[in-house]
Amino acid sequence: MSNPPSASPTDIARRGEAIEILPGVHWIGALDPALRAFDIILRTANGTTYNAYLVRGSHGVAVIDTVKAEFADEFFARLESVADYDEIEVIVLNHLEPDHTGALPELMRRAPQARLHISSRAPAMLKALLKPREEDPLEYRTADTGDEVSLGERTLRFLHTPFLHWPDTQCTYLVEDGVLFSGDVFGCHHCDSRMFNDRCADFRFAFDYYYAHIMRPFKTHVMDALKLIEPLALKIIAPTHGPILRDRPRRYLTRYRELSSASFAERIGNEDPTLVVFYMSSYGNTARMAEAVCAGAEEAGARVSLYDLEGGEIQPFVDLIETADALAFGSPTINGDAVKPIWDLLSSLAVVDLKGKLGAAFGSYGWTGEAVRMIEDRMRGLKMRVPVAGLRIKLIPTDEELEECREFGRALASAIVSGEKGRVIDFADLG
Ligand SMILES: Cc1cc2nc3c(=O)[nH]c(=O)nc-3n(C[C@H](O)[C@H](O)[C@H](O)COP(=O)(O)O)c2cc1C
Repeated sequence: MSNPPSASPTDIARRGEAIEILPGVHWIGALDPALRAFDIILRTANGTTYNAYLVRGSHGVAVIDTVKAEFADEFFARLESVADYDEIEVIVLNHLEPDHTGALPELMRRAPQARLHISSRAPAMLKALLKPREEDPLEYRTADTGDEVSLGERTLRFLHTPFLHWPDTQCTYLVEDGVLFSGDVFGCHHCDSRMFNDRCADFRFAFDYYYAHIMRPFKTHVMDALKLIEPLALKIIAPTHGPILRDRPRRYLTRYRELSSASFAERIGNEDPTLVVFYMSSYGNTARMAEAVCAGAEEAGARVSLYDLEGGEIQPFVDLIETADALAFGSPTINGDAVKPIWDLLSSLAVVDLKGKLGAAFGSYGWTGEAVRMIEDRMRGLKMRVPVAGLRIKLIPTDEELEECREFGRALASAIVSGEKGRVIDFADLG
């Protein structure tokens, strides 16, 4: 069934009908224009979409992804406008996040003959999601890069693109039509019922914002995925959130490459080991320690940057951290704790890949001195390595104690130079 030629996508989306992308390929997702915070952490000024797709071939119909549970009625209405349930042979889940699998149990009930196709990393997660009874085990097929499913004259080919942004992520390529169903990759939270990138409002900021919060921690995996995607003949990228990218889709690959490639250090051609030291200090004691730490690290060959957190915004420091080899945080102990700007910075690092970074903590204290240990614990919690034991100095540092600080800096720099970098847990272990 195709839509009447006179109806614009806006009308169609509002009316709750499927939108034709190509003959036999439809958007059957849902619009969520009222949403203002996605997954608690992401803000969106104009909601989001949950994009699901239907592909018709001569040997059956494939449904690619579903929608958040609350939007199941909308999804099923759109699906029913272009296909019957008994035609569905294939259900592809590009990743198993609830906003794309909410309608899955009901879809499986309505189309019991359909075979699930998930990535090779997804089975454990699928079981955790659907909690099948022992007497009624789940049936599914797993896919790796290059595996295909034929729908007759149309072929779905899978690309293994783990960690973008869930461990089980894959993309699905409709070979003959050059359509990439990319899951959350190249997606954004932008609800626009005009649906196609050449018709929608300008959503570039939403695209970059989504990347910064969702894909940025996985830059290495983004680059691996781009190596698989870039050689494809691409006419349309159909992500699971936001506009369908049919006008010059390669621009979005280029943007991902720009955002994921060369670190700042690489761009300026700096190959020295880099240490960034952040501190706060009320009476200048931790500040004196910080300067001595930097002097020692420099002597040992590190390129050092020193910043007083009292004088800066968090975001540029987050960017700086991403390209540093080692970080040191200096905080006095105030009321049994490290000071708030240090915590603010440390709590902003979830968007950064901290793989391979070293961490160290130091600070002046009066009587209990908890701050240093607390910062070290936090860094270990972020999977950083802490190769040099934290340094605490009671009140005003003496000359001998400042020499200790220099030695601390030298030890930290030597740890970078000797390559004592490395993460305790690799993301791959979590899959
Ligand atoms: C309001 C206040 C609370 C403090 N609380 C603690 C504390 O809980 N434990 C501790 O060891 N020192 C505490 N101190 C002492 C400071 O850590 C100490 O003066 C330190 O040398 C300050 O270093 P700075 O000059 O780098 O800020 C406190 C100091 C102030 C002013």
